[in-house]
Amino acid sequence: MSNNVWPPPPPKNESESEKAARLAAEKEAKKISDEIDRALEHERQELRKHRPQTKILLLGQAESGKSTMIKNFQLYFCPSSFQAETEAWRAVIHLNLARFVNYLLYVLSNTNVASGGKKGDPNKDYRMFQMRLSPLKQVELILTRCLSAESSPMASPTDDGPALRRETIPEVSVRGGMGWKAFIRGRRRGSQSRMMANPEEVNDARRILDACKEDIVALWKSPAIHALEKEGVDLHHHARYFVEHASRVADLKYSPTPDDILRARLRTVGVEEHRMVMETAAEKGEEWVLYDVGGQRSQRASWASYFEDVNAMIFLCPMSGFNQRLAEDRSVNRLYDSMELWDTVCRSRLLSKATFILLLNKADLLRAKLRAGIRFSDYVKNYDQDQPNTVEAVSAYLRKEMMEIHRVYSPRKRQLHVHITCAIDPTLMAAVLNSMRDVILVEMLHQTTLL
Ligand SMILES: Nc1nc2c(ncn2[C@@H]2O[C@H](COP(=O)(O)OP(=O)(O)OP(=O)(O)O)[C@@H](O)[C@H]2O)c(=O)[nH]1
Ligand SMILES: [Mg+2]
Repeated sequence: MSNNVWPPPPPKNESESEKAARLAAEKEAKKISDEIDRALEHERQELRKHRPQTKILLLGQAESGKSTMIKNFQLYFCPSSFQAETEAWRAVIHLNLARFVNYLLYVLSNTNVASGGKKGDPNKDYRMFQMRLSPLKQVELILTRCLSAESSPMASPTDDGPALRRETIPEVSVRGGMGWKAFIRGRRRGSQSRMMANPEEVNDARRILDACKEDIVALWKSPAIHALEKEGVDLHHHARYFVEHASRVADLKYSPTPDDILRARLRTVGVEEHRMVMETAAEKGEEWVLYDVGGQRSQRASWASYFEDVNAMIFLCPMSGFNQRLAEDRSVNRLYDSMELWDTVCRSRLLSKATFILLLNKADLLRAKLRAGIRFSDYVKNYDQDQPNTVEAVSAYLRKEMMEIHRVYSPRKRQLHVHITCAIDPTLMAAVLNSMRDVILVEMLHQTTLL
């Protein structure tokens, strides 16, 4: 038998008085052990109180995956608060879905595809989709108004609604501040805001979607959609995933999975402060503050005021952007924009003491593009034609380039930690998050010791 078992087994032939003495000794030992545990816990709490709050800033161009990283962080370190927000994300997902379908209908009505070449004479199936899916415009209006309740001009319920006249797939955005989550959960009822929608309307939107789900599936499978793609209309959009899963997502009983939530797109406007109380890891109970910024060019001027005092800066560079242009300036390549931004961030004196973490993100989309035969070297002139057109080679190239920029332009010597990521894959992200957490804590410890 092991000697490590506590309490040890009673000796053989123990008398009653020996037993009583042994039990008393064990009781006393347990009391002392509990006291030591309590003292250690008290010491830990005191240390926590005096440790500076952990502040992390996420930077990168629009659609680089910053908000998705915040969701990953919450899912991994604060799972119950992630779970509590499921309902709010359902509304975002439903809006992503309704907008994308409305966009498909708009594109179909403006091309010859649906009518087999005869413009103005849509075929019967297409007319049926237009008619049967027309309630989705109402869904879009309700959910837009609801999610943008606080401030966005997008919320205004115009006659035509935002779905009707559009040349590109529309974005859903919410101004900084997390009020929309509370609103969707119904906590803000009774507020005076005139934009606030009746929560019953959100249920109406769900019922409409449920009634439309079979038609959405049929539309997506219809020859007209295939024809659109053949004609070169780019339907690769984040919301595509929700249309592909429409029978599940539009169902009245639908509850989003973590994978769905990571795919939901809500453009950040301004700066959002996320206060996360750690539920796992040794920092349980500690509050970490994460700042998520809007990545569009017009938003970047407001970033600098958040640079001071951050412990870590996480920069996201979406590698798949090498053959794309910025939505806000079609003359600029997305990868070049990311590199320029990285250069600026590296040079910043205010961030000179922060831990730098670089995430080369969207590795899955990069892989899909390279496998489809799109050549990285056709878009990036410094990438030699003879180099392999693979994720491994391309990411190694980007890593080297960005590490060099960091080395040359940092105001003072600083460590840089680089990861190749796919932010919609929570299993892969778990290892990255753990490593990021370790690095941030170690660097914080260094700084506290040096001070
Ligand atoms: N396939 C794929 N999609 C991703 C990845 N990372 C993020 N996305 C998706 O890309 C979209 C944009 O991501 P966001 O996190 O909203 O981007 P952002 O950087 O916060 O963008 P802004 O708020 O506009 O600055 C979302 O729909 C994500 O689900 C990835 O690694 N792979
Ligand atoms: Mg964002």
